[in-house]
This record gives sequence, C-alpha cells and structure tokens, in this order.
Amino acid sequence: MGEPVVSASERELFGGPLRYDTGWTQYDSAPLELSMLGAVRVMPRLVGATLRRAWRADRNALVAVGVSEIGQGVAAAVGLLAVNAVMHALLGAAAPADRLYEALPALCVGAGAAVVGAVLACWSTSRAGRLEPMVERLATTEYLAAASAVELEAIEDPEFRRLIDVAQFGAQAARQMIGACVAALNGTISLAAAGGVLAVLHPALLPMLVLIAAPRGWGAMRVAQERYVSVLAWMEHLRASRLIAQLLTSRSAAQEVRIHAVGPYLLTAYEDMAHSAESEQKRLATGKAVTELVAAALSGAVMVGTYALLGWLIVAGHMELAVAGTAVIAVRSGSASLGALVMHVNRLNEESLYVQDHEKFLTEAGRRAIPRGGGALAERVAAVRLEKVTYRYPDREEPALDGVSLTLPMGSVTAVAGENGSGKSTLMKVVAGLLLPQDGAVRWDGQEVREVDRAQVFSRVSLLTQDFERWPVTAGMNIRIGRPRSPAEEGELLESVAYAEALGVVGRLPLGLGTLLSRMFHGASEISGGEWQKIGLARTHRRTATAPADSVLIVDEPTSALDPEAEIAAFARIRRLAGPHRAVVLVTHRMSGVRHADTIHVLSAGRLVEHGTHEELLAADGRYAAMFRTQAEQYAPPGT
Ligand SMILES: Nc1ncnc2c1ncn2[C@@H]1O[C@H](COP(=O)(O)OP(=O)(O)OP(=O)(O)O)[C@@H](O)[C@H]1O
Repeated sequence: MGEPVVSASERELFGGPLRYDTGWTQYDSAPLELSMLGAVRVMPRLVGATLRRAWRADRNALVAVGVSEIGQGVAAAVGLLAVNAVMHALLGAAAPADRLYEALPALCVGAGAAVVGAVLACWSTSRAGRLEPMVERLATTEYLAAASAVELEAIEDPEFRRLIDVAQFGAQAARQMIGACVAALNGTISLAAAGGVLAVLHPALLPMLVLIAAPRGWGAMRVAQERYVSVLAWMEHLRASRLIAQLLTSRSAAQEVRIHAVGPYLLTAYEDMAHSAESEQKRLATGKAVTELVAAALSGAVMVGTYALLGWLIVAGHMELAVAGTAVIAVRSGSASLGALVMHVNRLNEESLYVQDHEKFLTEAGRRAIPRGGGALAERVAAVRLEKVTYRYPDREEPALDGVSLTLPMGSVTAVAGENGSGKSTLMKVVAGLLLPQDGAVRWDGQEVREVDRAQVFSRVSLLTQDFERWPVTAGMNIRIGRPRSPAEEGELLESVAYAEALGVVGRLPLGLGTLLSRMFHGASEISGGEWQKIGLARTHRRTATAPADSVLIVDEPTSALDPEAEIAAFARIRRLAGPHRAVVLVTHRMSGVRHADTIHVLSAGRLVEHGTHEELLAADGRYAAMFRTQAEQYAPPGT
C-alpha cells in the first residue's frame, strides 16, 4: 500500500495521520492473515462457524437450502446430458422430421430439469432469506453481550476499543456470508455437473475449464484483499470524519459552532478529510481495474486455447460434431459457473475477514470478561475495607492509587477529598468492584471482591456520579432504570421523586413521569442540568431502596449543577441514606458537603495523606484545612 495522503486538517485537528499501522494487524500477537493463502486457510473454519450459527438459528431452513442446492446441481447435470442427447439426435443421419421426433424425449427431460432447477432455486432463496436475518441477529447479540460483559479496564483500553470498532462489521458480514455460502455451494455443484459432463466427453476439457477461471479467481481475491487492508487502515480516519459531521449537527456543540464560527472551520476540515479518503478510493479503483484487466486477458487467452483444442479434436477425428457441440455448451456453462464460483468464494473470503474480526473480538472479550460465578456475598457485613490498594491504568506509568487503605463501615458517611487528578474517581471504581487493584485487596468483611460473584457485588453498590447517564427514555424509566428488572408502581417512583425534591420538575413535564426525555424523538422534552441531577438522585434513591442486603452508596460530585440551596439540601438527603445496612462514600470538591461526614480522607497523587473528622483535620492544619479555608474565604463577605 502506498503512502496514505494526509490532509492538513487531519494534522491540525488530530495531530497526525489517523491510520492503523501494521502494529494493529499484530493485535495481541496474533498476526492477521492478509495473504491469499492465509485467507483460504482460515475460510473453512469461519464458514463452519457461520453454518453452526445458521444451524442454531433455524436448522430446518439450513437443511432445506442444502437439499435444494444439491437438487439444482443434479438438475443442471441432467439438463446437460439431455442437451447431449438432443445434439446426437439432431445431427444424426435420419430424415429431419424423424430427427426432431427422436430429440423430443431428451428435450422434454431438459425442460423438466430446467423447471425443477428453477423451483428449487426459489425454495433455496426463500429459506436463505429467512436464515440471513436470524444469523445477523445471533451474531449481533453475541457481539453486544460480549461487549457489555467485559471488565471496565478493557473498555478503557484503546487497543480493545479498536477491536470493538472493527468487529462491529462482523454481524452484517455473517449475514452476507450465508448468501455467499449458498451461492458458492450452488456454483460448486453446477461446476461439478458441468465438469463431470466435460470429463465424460473428453478428459482434456476439464483442465482447460479450470485454467479459464484461475486468473479471474486470482484477480478477485487480490482486489478483495486490497480493499480489506484499506478499510482497516482508514478506519480511524472514517471515525474522525463521522465525528466532525456529528459535531456540526450536535446540540451540545451548537452554541460554539455558531458563536466561535467553528461551523465553517469544521466543514472545511470535513471536506479536506473527505478528499484524502477519496484519493484512497481512486487508488483502489485503479488497482482494481488493472488487476481485472490482467485477469480477463489471461482467462480469454485460455478460452481461445480451449476452442482451438476443440477444433483440432474435431478435425483430427477424435471427437464427433455432436459431442463438440455439447462440449461448447458445457464449457460455456462451466466457465460461467466457475466465474460465479470464484466471485462468490471471493465474496465469502471478503466477508470472512470481517467475521474473523468478530470471532477474534468474541475470543478477546471472553478473555477479558467479568468472571461469572464465585462465592456468594454475605447478606450482612460490618464494613467494606480497602487494604493497601494500588491501581495503575494500563497506559500510565504512575499509579492512580498507591497503597490506599480505608474502611467504610455500614451506617457511616465517609468523604474523600483531594485535588484534581488525585485518584478520587478511581478509588470509587475500585470500591464499586468495577476496577480490580493490581496490588492489595478490597474486602466485604473477610470476603475479597476478586473471589466473590461480581454480579452480587454490583447488586450491592449504588452509584451516582456527575456524568451519570441521561437515558433517552421516559422520566419514569430514568428513575426505574436504577434497578430496571424490578417492577415499580408510579407511587413508588414518586417516593423517589419526592426524596430528590424533583416533584416540581416532574410536575412541569407535559406527561409527568411518562414524558420522554430525549430530543432525538418527536414530542420529547428536555430538562436542565440541575433538573437532570435531581432525576439522577431519584434514581439513586430507587436503587438504594431496592438493595437486597447491606450495600454501599457511592456518590461522586453529585451536586455540581445544583444551586447552593438545592446543594445543601441534597447533601443532607444523601447523608440520610446512610443506615444500619448502608455505607455512604462521598466524593466532592464542595467542602460544605464534606464537613458533616463521619470520616474524611484526603487523597493526594494517589496516596491517602490525611484522615479524621472535620474538626480533627482543621486542628491538624494540613492540606484539608488549607482547602477548607480557601473555599470559606470565597464565600466570606468582603472585608471579613
Ligand atoms: N481511563 C484512564 N486511563 C488512564 N489514566 C486515567 C484514566 N482515568 C483517570 N486517569 C488518571 O488517573 C489519575 C487519577 O484520576 P481520577 O479521575 O481518579 O482523579 P480525580 O481525583 O477523580 O480527579 P477529578 O477531581 O479531576 O475528577 C489522573 O492522573 C488521571 O489522569
């Protein structure tokens, strides 16, 4: 592949060319098979996987397709033999009317074979059409299930994210593979029929048939490989172009797009990037044209040789004219079948490359999945403890948490304070069981999180973060989604709404809890950032209210969009959620929210540097006291 064209916008916006280098094709030290031989080698396995999926989807339809394709092949062979018999009758020595009469039975057989072939083809089409969406559905479900079941660490790993992106084409490719498999099977059987008839007519004709199709096969494979490598290499570029397009139309960027004149700038960047993508398309098209020309020339030369051979066989008296006539028809139909077969195998090869990515993703996702099973978590626990926990993000040298030990007793409120980037959010993810520490342990009493069933740990954790999800569903569902499988009456949801002091918010919505909160849909309403936080708080209440046993509530900067009064009230309500069977952990920069906590821990560069009550920490006059005083001064009246 030549040096890709890199546009000025690409450099300016993204810092350089957005191309997967060859390093990507070595993902997880499993080199991608990009040679023709390699592709042919892996194809049977991938075809096998697709057929197994089809078997699981609808085995009757799969069997019907197989039977009808074999039937069509038999009908084609019978048709060719009938043609041979017709030729013999027509070119015989009898009177013309007698010859026609003699040819009639074979003609009827030929016509019957054609009708049977056509009916079987319809049957196969209808069954394959049923199978295709089912296979796509199965492959998509496998993809989505695997993607949503991996550890959070995998989702944050850029290499794994790339694999998720690349594998997204796999499900559709699996669907296409069904059609390609059917067509390839059809081509193979038709070819076997034509080849069998040719071999009976004269042994030299069969190798000629193979030689006619070989160059076209090579050409088609080469074009497919080039296209696949190009798609992979330009994936990031495509993603970036789509991102620019999204930004130009997005609601959140709309203000800056207009006021800062980002719109025309991004539009130029979009065009710039589209031009460089087009240059790649041009390169591919030229390569394709040249390859196809070479393949057609070679194939044509062999075709001329075949007809010359036939001519010589007739002249030399090695072949009857009737047989030669059938041979011409068989060569034509055989080379058409072979051409179609090559095309379909090539399609199969191209689709199988994407299916291979899908398979690879499933394997990798399986390796990185959150383990299922493990010990049961005790219903009652006294505290959750972190013991010398160290966590390092995969692409970072410095640990985000370095030997952190702390205890979260049930019934207490623990606050974590610290400057930006000190590790507070990471600590929350470790407490929640979303990240597993590389060193140290998280224990629910004596049970280590690594050893117990993680699903049980998750079911005991409630999470309210500043970037909580604003689900594009109804207001009621936005609250219920705190525990989506647990049914809820409107009255129960209203309890959570009242808890979050969001009755006013819901009251103003045109359909109350039934109002759709997404501008994406017709008739939906939008609410403000602070109103969303109240909905988030209601969701947290719903989740904690339905917790099955002793649980932890993690609250990470929950009030950033609330006005001061609402914020004070929200902190008071969050504190009240601590009960004998619940520990609350609170992360916030707002010292007003921290001061009433039972224990305050101060993090700095991933280490716990102070802990105690508000009064103890003020008396110690350390980092916490400095942070508290700075904020207090901001709110103090001037001159005090
Ligand atoms: N997904 C990630 N991958 C790599 N590094 C990360 C990731 N998330 C956070 N970090 C890094 O880990 C360190 C701790 O980040 P963390 O988000 O836990 O801090 P924080 O105290 O919550 O910060 P803030 O107050 O700004 O929200 C920072 O240096 C941050 O850059």
